[in-house]
Amino acid sequence: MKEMTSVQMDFLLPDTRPDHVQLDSGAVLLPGFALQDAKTCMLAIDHITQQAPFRKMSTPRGGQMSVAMTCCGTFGWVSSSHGYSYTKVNPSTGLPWPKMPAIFKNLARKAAQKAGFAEFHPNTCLINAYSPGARMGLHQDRDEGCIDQPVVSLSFGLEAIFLWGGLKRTDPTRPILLKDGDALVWGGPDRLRFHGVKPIRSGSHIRTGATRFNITFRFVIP
Ligand SMILES: O=C(O)CCC(=O)C(=O)O
Ligand SMILES: [Fe+2]
Repeated sequence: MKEMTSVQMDFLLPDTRPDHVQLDSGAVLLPGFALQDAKTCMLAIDHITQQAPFRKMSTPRGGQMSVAMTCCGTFGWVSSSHGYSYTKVNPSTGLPWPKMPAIFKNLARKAAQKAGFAEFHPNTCLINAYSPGARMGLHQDRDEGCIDQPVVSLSFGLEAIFLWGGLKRTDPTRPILLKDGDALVWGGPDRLRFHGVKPIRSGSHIRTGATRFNITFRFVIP
């Protein structure tokens, strides 16, 4: 039987969400924040992946991630059977990570500013590509060596249910719908909250097809 895939046509509808949603004292959702720059960001991803192709990395527990990843910026985040780390060189190519494009840096800094974080100097950017079914388990972003600066995340293409948890793994989670062009910023008292992404539902997006892209910016201690 032919599989049913929904075509996400909600770009035809007006987005009635407010443009600033405070989730917690240090966590803000900015619906549609990067929508106008979506096309430029997709071109930037194409350019980066020509130098640093997407790949599904191994996990320390012996599995394989369902999300395909690559990085740009001074540092890139790497997972392997040895653990998680930030590196200056991409182990898959032996080359430094591609430069962070100006459009990424500008969007990240503007989103942080809008969320109340005046000082944000990202030196690493993780690019996640989710196909339908791909997910990310609950985790904290804590490999950066400092938590003074926030995390800024931009979402494009297929929508996701993001799970926003607490400071303990067992704390309850809140589902947050992340759509094309949305920005999510968390820092300060919320910097170490657990979060994850539910399996992406199948669908086709006008700009990205059957893919959700997420671009996440952080500052890593050199
Ligand atoms: O894809 C997302 O929205 C979240 C990604 C994430 O949590 C991460 O890369 O650490
Ligand atoms: Fe994360």
